[in-house]
Amino acid sequence: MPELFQVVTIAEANARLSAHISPLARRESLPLHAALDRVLAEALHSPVDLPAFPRSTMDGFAVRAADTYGASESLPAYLTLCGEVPMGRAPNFTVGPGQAALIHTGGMLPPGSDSVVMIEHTQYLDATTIEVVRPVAIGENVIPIGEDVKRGELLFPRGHRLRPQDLGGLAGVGIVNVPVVERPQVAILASGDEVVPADAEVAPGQVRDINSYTIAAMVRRAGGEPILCGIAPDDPAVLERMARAALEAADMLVLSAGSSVSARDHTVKVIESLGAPGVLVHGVAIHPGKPTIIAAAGNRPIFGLPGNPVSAMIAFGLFVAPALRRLQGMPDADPPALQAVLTLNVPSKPGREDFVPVRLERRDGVLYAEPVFGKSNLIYTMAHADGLVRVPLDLTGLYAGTTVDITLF
Ligand SMILES: Nc1nc2c(c(=O)[nH]1)N[C@H]1C(S)=C(S)[C@@H](COP(=O)(O)OP(=O)(O)OC[C@H]3O[C@@H](n4cnc5c(N)ncnc54)[C@H](O)[C@@H]3O)O[C@H]1N2
Ligand code: MOO
Repeated sequence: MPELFQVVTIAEANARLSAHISPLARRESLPLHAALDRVLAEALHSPVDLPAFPRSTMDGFAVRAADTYGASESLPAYLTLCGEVPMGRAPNFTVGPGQAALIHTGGMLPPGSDSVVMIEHTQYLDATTIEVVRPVAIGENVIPIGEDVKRGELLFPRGHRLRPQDLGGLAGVGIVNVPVVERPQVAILASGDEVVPADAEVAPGQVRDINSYTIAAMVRRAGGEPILCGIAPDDPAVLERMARAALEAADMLVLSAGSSVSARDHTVKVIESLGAPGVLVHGVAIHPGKPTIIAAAGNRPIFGLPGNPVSAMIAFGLFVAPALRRLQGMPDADPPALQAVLTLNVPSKPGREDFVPVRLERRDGVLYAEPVFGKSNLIYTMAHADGLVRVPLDLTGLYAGTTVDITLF
């Protein structure tokens, strides 16, 4: 039987493409509130020390630690009150030897003091004198200047994707507008005479367009901006015209279906016609997703994802998502994963990597992964799953009871 695809490994497929991808130069400045999940276009350094002043971490009294050494319940240290630290202002007094100042959590340590005694370890003897019943060390219950981050320190490198804690960290040092990479524009073109828009009535033999929705959503998750270009018929001239127009306005083109080997599969030829270097990969040693096409026209990546919705999603995660990272100047990284115990055997053929959707369930404190088997056309095998288990190239399967890595959706 003729081998219709020259399959390559996942790593080889990504390596062939990466030679043709460079980070996009377009950038924009965004206010913090609009910058979640966006990727920094340049490294950011702190313009200030955080905190900018020494702060108390407790409600209590600012003291000189040496005045409390040896203090105990039976032999307290007696200190004279010299003031109360106002919140949000610098205290206008100094703590001298034998003195203490009332301070609140977050208050600025007055000059002269070097530590804070918790209120629980003191009591008032009279209106101006306190007893301290436990010693404190220098710096105890205090956040010194710059402990969180120092002026000039690298906050985040270029290519870092901003998370909620990062936005808070930037707000903390007064950076309220950030330079980010513009979202890559990703044209999505579905194809197939039988594929109709999701809001259409389906005649016998027709199916609703699932892939435009899953692919657009995955593009968005990966930091791109989807441009939906509709559904092309199985007519090479029309497909080529639509693909050319789609690519013109985009940084990347993702085609759905027509990747296989039947007479109506025109995607490879159409992609070849879009420009050099053309098709770099047709066929990857994976299941599902084997007929995947990876190509480039100039520095714009082009993907021909298999029409089966599960195959398209899995190929997207393996090839399109990493390409979107590189276009945004992000470092390569594995998707988030965790370990779980397989509940059923997962068979596989050696010589290809298999990906099987799994549902996660915790029982008696143990996390189990239950395979959701089904053909690669069945979108609900993905909808009912939480992640994917991978069977490596050289194995004939995984046994129930094995602890495996699950890549999370
Ligand atoms: N003789 C062989 N036939 C097939 C092979 C093979 O190696 N030899 N590979 C199979 C595998 S694996 C896959 S995956 C598919 C890939 O096919 P295509 O990329 O050419 O896609 P189509 O044939 O057009 O569609 C496959 C399937 O998916 C449905 N589809 C297509 N687009 C959409 C959409 N936007 N939304 C929902 N569903 C869609 C389509 O109706 C088909 O049922 O080839 C196998 N065949
Ligand atoms: O490999 Mo296909 O991509 O089974 O669905």
